[in-house]
Amino acid sequence: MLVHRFEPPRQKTGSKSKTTPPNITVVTRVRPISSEEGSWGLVVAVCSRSDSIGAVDLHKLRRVVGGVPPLIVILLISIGADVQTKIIYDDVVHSLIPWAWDGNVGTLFAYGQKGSGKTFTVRGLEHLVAQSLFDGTLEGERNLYLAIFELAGNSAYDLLSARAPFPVREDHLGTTQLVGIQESQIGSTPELLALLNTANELRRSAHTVKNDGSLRSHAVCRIRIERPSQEPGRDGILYLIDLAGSEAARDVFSHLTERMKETRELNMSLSVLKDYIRSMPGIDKGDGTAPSKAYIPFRQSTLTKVLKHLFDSSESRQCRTTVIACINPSFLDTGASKNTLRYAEMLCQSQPAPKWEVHYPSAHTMHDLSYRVANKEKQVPVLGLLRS
Ligand SMILES: Nc1ncnc2c1ncn2[C@@H]1O[C@H](COP(=O)(O)OP(=O)(O)OP(=O)(O)O)[C@@H](O)[C@H]1O
Repeated sequence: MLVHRFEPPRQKTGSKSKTTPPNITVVTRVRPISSEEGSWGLVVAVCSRSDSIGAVDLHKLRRVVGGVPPLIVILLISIGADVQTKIIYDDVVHSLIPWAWDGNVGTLFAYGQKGSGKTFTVRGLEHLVAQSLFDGTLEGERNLYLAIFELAGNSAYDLLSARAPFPVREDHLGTTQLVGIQESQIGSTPELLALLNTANELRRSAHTVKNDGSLRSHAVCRIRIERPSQEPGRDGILYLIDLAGSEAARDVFSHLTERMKETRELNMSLSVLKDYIRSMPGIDKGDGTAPSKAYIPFRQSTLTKVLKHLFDSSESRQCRTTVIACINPSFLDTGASKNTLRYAEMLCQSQPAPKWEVHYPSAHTMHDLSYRVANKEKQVPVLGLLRS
């Protein structure tokens, strides 16, 4: 009812017209709460509406002066929860494969707070990509090469070469080069999956020593698709990226200097990526005006150096990007979930109207509606929450 009553704000007069939208598709995915989390008393605070395309309720606890029970602030946003990885793949990832096969750059990245399901999603998608690449439906002769690496802070490690560190540099043409990285030629789905498994095991074992088991590095799987009939340098590239979870310093389990430095570098790389995306043509700053051409220090972070092609107007190959914003539905994570949705909101201002239920719809719905509901001071007691 609230969705239907809501009128999106009018475009501000005098706002600059947008330039060509970038080729970005954004979807959000709310993971289910696990039975273990349920047994700890963590209740679901973010859930999608089965009767509404792309709408989700985000319940936020607020303490009110005077002993009034906590409020639920309801935000209406996008999303479909419990969507199977295969459905996400068919709708927004599969198209990247013929795109890269034809000599373009396809990039998928999963973004979200720690524990929101990024690795789960990317691993599932990697399996489906591995099957599609060798199912015989793609035409033409191609040679496929796989590189898997990890970006932790400002260091890069080759996961196909026993986690050997390697430098990320720019050549004289401004192209990012992964110096000395190992590329393995792949000829079948099992071969590709075996290499992915080895790399993921290596990544996980390198991080288990670091207390809470969260992966604090960005994992990049790069599949280079060489077309023997074409001149060198015209290869298609497919990137599958599992970004590290964003985290606030107060949430960091250990406050050792090394650990805090790691968190700072991680947040910095995510923030530079965000600034970078914001500066792209077609991305709205949120007030209806086109972005100013601000200088973005992409060299400050290895992540943005590696992803430079996405934002570089001199890049001759066309780029298409799919972003999956992952959400942990627990009520303890609503603040982080809201940030993730805002990030998705910023990105999807450039995409056409939602096509299906996991797409993120109107950019303004979340803020305005939450504001209205909050202003009405609608109080909805949450049974059971205080006990937990
Ligand atoms: N769609 C899903 N369905 C079922 N379980 C899921 C789903 N998404 C995530 N999970 C489970 O939730 C937990 C956290 O997921 P995952 O490790 O992928 O999160 P993450 O965002 O990569 O975390 P981090 O950034 O801390 O490494 C895992 O136990 C995973 O199996």
